Amino acid sequence: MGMSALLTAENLSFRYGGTPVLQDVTVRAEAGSMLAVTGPNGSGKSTLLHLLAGVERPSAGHVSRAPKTRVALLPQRTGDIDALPLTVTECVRIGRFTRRRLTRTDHTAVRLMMERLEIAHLARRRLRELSGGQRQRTLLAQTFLQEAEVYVLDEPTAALDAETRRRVHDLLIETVRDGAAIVVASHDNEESALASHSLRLGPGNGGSSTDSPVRRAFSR
Ligand SMILES: Nc1ncnc2c1ncn2[C@@H]1O[C@H](COP(=O)(O)OP(=O)(O)OP(=O)(O)O)[C@@H](O)[C@H]1O
Repeated sequence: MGMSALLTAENLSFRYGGTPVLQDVTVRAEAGSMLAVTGPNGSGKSTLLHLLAGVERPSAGHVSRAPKTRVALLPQRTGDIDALPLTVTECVRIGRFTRRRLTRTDHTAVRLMMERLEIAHLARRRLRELSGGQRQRTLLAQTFLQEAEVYVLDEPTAALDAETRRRVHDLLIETVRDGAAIVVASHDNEESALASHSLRLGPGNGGSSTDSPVRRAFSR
């Protein structure tokens, strides 16, 4: 009895110019599951997540989604958005961007998520006036409001204090329980231990084009 794969990536390879970053990586994101992507700096975690979310195209292999599957991406770096004159609330509301007009329910969801991630008091602040952790909370709120089937999260708690990290971990657990799939890149062992599966990417090629990354997929 197989679980339903919301997102399938088969035999993905990716190179920047001549440098291979990923070779022959296969990933399935199943409903109600969480996949942790681990590996050292430069091993290709962000690259893999970008391929899964469709913001980059693989050099070989392909990514497919089940019908009506929405993918929400929390990128590790989002410098551009800070240049916009957005307040915290406006940024969080973007999570409901697919709505033509926000309903009372949407506004309530925005408010509750802001309370949950403790950014309600920052509602009118501009993004560029936030600390790193406050900014990360804002982007997490925006991401989790998307009601996606698949959440692709790049080091979601790296900038967070211990208490907020716990809150986000609770959110991850709830999201999986609600039937979504999560793919999370992380250096935090506690975080990857929440996952039902993990994929370890090998040491990066670090500018050399000789070795291909070692991959190891296993279930806990
Ligand atoms: N735009 C780019 N052009 C060329 N090379 C790049 C580019 N972006 C990333 N790379 C290289 O691709 C490799 C994989 O980078 P990636 O960001 O996917 O690693 P990562 O595992 O997410 O690292 P970290 O743990 O540091 O976040 C690295 O060697 C990196 O230097």
